[in-house]
Amino acid sequence: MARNMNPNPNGPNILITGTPGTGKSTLGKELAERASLNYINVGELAQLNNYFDGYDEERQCPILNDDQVVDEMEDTMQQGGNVVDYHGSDLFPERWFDLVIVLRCDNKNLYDRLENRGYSGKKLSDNIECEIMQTLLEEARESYAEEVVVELPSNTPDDLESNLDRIQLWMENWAKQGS
Ligand SMILES: Nc1ncnc2c1ncn2[C@@H]1O[C@H](COP(=O)(O)OP(=O)(O)O)[C@@H](O)[C@H]1O
Repeated sequence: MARNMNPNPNGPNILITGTPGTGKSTLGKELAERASLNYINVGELAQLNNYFDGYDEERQCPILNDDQVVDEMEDTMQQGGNVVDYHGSDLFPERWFDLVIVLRCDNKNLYDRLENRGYSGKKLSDNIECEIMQTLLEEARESYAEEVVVELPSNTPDDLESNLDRIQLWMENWAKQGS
């Protein structure tokens, strides 16, 4: 069933989520360029505006102030045509997104990518465990309607290309809704 009978003329809002290192920024930036969408990296937006409430020593990362982030993004999201990149999905209003992509990556690939990024010890093993336990997939499934959430592999450059093709095909179909 069509979720949105009047597609936004500026395009859909697409969330790209997944464990850090799965390839969200790589896919998100490329998709935004090819499909002429606006790319929003939520981590960078929070850093730029200092939308944090202290530091989580255990996870070794700053604690995001969800309300400040959501308030900042609201107007832009209402315009449509955004690709949002974040390793979480339950902080956003469900109504924002027409499609939620959850990227998945094999352990070995993810381990190498995160090690290259300088992760080690607990931070590295926590992220690998997050992927094994499919934490971000579960979070997306709990936060959005079943038909909106799509899990895609992100291990190779071929995966990247086929993901881009699939999403662009989905966009063409989405644009025909209500016509
Ligand atoms: N489909 C893919 N195939 C091979 N390498 C990839 C793929 N997607 C991303 N990468 C690589 O994995 C690393 C992490 O990607 P990145 O987009 O920064 O992940 P995230 O935004 O999820 O943290 C980068 O070095 C990137 O080049």
